[in-house]
Amino acid sequence: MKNTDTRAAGIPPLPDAVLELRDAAVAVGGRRLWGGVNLTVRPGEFVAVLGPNGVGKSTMIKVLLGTLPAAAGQVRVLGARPGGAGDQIGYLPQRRNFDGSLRIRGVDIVRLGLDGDRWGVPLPFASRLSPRHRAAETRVREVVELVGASSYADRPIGECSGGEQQRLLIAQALVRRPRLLLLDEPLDSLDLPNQAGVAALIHRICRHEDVAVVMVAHDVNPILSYLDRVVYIVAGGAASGPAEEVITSETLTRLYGTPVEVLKAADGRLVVVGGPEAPALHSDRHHSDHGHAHAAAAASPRGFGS
Ligand SMILES: Nc1ncnc2c1ncn2[C@@H]1O[C@H](COP(=O)(O)OP(=O)(O)OP(=O)(O)O)[C@@H](O)[C@H]1O
Repeated sequence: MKNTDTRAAGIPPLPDAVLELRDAAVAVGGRRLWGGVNLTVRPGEFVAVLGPNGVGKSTMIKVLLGTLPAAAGQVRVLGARPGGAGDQIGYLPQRRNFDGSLRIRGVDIVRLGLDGDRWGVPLPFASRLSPRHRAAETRVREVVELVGASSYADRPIGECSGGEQQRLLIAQALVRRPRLLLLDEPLDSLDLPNQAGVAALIHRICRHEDVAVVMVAHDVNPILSYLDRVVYIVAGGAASGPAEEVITSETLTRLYGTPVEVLKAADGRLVVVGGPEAPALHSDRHHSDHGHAHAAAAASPRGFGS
């Protein structure tokens, strides 16, 4: 297992690290999904978790949230054990579509990120005038503006486009000023211009708000130019480090244990060529262009070149 991250296991904890994984492994239902993951993430860094369907990318998010214990190694999140820093973590789960008839406004969806735990109890009129409530309103408007959603945030969420909904959900995850943002395939189901827009937004949030972002992705290309580091998971193994060191023919061939070629298109996009892994674990949710012998099918069923 290659690990190009220079901050690997065996060195003392970093005081400013948002996230540290040292030789971490995970198992579900007694089956080991991956192991040997070493990763350090600092404030304002943007990290992608890549790999084929079913390999355990979302499961890594569960480990970071503390809902699933690591099977081996060490995991530290914001200096504590996973699950110990809940309020400082923003989480965007895999995409769920809002019903077109849903009348709740986008801005109310964002607001749920602040007080979702108290949702359903209407505030009395006096409370709505309280400084605390006004501060909350200000914060909601601020974060709506940050994600560029001001022009549609007052519309029913069901009437917003996929890209608009995704921006509002990112605002919801940001509204408590988290230090770490965990995003599970936020570009899923978006068209290419929206993928580019949301990727740029996430990068801006990283740098301007000093939030560390860990993002599960299938296609690295929309985010490639923004990434500080990637974790590339395959069945049983993983590599982490800068994208240009990990997404290479040499590293992926070693990880998959079979020849894989990484090509760079004229526009800088990466295409992974090779068919090392049967798509047995692919979920129905994803496109089914795997199973062909063409590029990227194994490394990413939708393809790094998609
Ligand atoms: N609670 C569970 N019990 C048993 N198996 C589970 C559980 N949760 C996930 N799995 C299995 O673990 C594997 C990894 O799932 P995970 O959702 O992390 O993969 P993924 O890489 O995010 O996949 P995708 O790209 O399709 O979203 C899958 O085979 C899944 O069926």
